Amino acid sequence: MPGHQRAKNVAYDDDDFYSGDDYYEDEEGGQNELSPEDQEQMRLGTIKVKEALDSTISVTDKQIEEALWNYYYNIGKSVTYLKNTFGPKQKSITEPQKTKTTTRFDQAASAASSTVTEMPSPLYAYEQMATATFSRTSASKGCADYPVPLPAFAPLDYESITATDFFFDVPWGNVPQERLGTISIQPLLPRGRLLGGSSRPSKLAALAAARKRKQEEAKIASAQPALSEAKSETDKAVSLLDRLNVKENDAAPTHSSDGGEAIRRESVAKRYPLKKRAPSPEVVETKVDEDESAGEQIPLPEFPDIRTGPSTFASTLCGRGGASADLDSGFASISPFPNSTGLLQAFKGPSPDDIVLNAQAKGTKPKSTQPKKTKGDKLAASMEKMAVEETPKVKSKNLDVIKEFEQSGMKPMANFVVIGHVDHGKSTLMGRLLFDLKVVDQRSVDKLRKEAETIGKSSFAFAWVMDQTSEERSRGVTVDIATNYFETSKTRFTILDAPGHQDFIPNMIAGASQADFAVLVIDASTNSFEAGLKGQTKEHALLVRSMGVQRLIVAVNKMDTVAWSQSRFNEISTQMTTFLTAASFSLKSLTFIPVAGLTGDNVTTPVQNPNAAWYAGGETLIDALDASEPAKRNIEKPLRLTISDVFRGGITNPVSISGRLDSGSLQIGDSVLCMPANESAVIKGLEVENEPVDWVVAGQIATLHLSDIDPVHLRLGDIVCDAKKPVKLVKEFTAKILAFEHVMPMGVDVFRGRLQAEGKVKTLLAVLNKGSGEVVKKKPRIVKPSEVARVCVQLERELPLEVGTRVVLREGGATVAAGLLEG
Ligand SMILES: Nc1nc2c(ncn2[C@@H]2O[C@H](COP(=O)(O)OP(=O)(O)OP(=O)(O)O)[C@@H](O)[C@H]2O)c(=O)[nH]1
Repeated sequence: MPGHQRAKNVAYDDDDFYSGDDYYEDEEGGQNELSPEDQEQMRLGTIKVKEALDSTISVTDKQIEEALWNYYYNIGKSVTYLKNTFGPKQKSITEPQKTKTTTRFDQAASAASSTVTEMPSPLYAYEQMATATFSRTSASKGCADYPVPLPAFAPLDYESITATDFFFDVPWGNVPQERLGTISIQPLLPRGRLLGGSSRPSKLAALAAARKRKQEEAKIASAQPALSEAKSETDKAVSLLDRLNVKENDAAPTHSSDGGEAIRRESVAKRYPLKKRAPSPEVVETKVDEDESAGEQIPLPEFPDIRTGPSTFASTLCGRGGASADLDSGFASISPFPNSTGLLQAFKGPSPDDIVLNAQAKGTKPKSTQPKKTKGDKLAASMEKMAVEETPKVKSKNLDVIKEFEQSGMKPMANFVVIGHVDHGKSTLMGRLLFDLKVVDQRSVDKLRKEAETIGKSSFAFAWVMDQTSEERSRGVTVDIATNYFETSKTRFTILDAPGHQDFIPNMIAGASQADFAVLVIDASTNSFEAGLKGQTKEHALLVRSMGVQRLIVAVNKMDTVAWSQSRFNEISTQMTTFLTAASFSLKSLTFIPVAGLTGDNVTTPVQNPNAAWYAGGETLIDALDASEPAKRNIEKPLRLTISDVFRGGITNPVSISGRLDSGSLQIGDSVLCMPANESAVIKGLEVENEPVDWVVAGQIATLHLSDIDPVHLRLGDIVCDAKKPVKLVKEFTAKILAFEHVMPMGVDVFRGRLQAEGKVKTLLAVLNKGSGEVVKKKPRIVKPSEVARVCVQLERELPLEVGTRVVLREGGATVAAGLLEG
């Protein structure tokens, strides 16, 4: 900024100031391009100013013209300025204020606010300060000439002076005559100008108008683009203003395509980034119509044109004609360069997205021989075409499933759930079992061991055979039920490995609800067994019992850690037998097996450790499993399947579920009812152990591929049932329960497998004899732990329940009772 004028920044944003450079660099040229009216005003103004000026003041015509130009032909202000600047009192001021340093904002602000008239020289400085920029000319240095001299101790910093600074030496109510001025407020006039300033055309606008006129004249004369020679920045600014006034017919390109211009346009484009354009439905439509050879189609949806027309501002900016020509381009409708070729060319054709969509449409849409339809018709037609064709009816083979089952010679099947306190070695034991039975090969175990080693958990290699999610592996705990299969010469087994952690009890309940029997794993290590008793060992055992599991294999694990101590094994067996028989397991349904899952001792092969000589000839784990009586299958009862998983079984099977058939049978083509949603579905396909099958029977865990149902109606724990004999939805029931904790009329969470509903124990009906089931006490106030009782439970929402259904009552995260529904 020139030294003769300093401006104090009053914290306006940079954008608030018009770049003075753009304008004043062309000031000379600008004056030359005054309109005839301006020239006439300038001529008359010069004469009047000359008349008003003292003969002692010598100023040139150019200086007068500059003053007039600067004060918008205001004679008074121009005279005052010239007097103050060139008059005898202002000897120190040798040069007039150069208009070049007055910003456009100064002019606009001063014109719009106050005007100081006829001020003596020092007050000129105030006039400048009264402008928005608080500019201070060198004339203000003349304050040394003020009648009230500035005190020596208060030097003025002209770079940062404020109005307060300026008057700091003036006593209140005693302003020196020299500093008095008249503030006249200009009447409010319509503000149509760029910065809301004077109603007169701004200088820039005047220049623009002049430029435009000149340009039009030149156009007529030479038919050459008038602005092709406009190379300077000023010209570009002016040409931009020209375009602000582009009318509908002013569409001829007028720009040179020099590099500077292109760069500038690019920078403008950057300031107004283009939004990615959605594919144009019209374009798709045209292409498809043109393509006579198109084959079968999956039509693209056609949408009504919801784009608005260009805004008034955009129309003003670009002109409607220019914009509409390229309306589709999206950019043209907002571009300040409607006729420029560089940027617009890039948006002339279809976007890459459009090209892909068009290509897809070409390949799939047949030729249209239909007469042109209305937009509404087209939309409706497209939506119709988009509708997925109704799945063809699944044909049933009408098999006699029971007969098929009997003739199949299928091995008896058994599902067992592996339960026990956290970290007692359930997954490891099952991994070892699968490895020893060659269900899992050496390579896979080596790989798992390597992976486990990398995170310092090499001992979990066998556990990872079962724990397959990354969460389970990184945390070292089972989270959800893991399923695996193996078979012996006698039986096909399904392993349901349940989580031991108390946080995942609901998952354990879900596993238990599918089991025919259970394997309870107990860590024999010092203190671990005891810790388990206080933890989930007992709770799990009680839960499976209350869910109908009668047979229990107790695997006393980690025997290697106690050197295969017989006394430890006996201690654990004794304690657990007492507890389990108290929990209504019959003695003959309990089997205790000493094992070491990690080493594989006594899992599938008898233990070789000499310390285990006391167990010589005893059962291995696999022997005990094989000796399990397969549960009786309720094949002839109505279908009941508890959903344990809902998933997408592939492109052709968008809705699939899996779960154990508690009763009944199923074949492809059957119609089923899903409860509690009460939605029907058709069996499209069936799988058992990942192999497609035509039918399944009670006891099997199967995958059902469904059709004619929305997956939103299917949740874990829901019941798939016979459509003719569906399970009932109930809100209140009576149950025979085994109490784990004190039970009284209280709020409880009721679990039916994975299904859960809030409810309350409404009434305690009776305490029963454990063995005979006879009533011992009617209407007790409380049921003590390990007592059997009949209670009435009320639910807040309906659950699919029927006589014989197992329910678990929990409260505050702990199981308080479990039982059997009586009615
Ligand atoms: N010494 C020894 N360690 C064992 C044995 N069985 C399992 N472990 C270790 O015990 C730890 C826990 O084993 P997991 O199989 O994950 O225990 P879990 O009961 O399945 O754990 P959750 O499923 O999370 O309840 C691992 O470090 C095993 O290596 C065993 O027989 N002997």
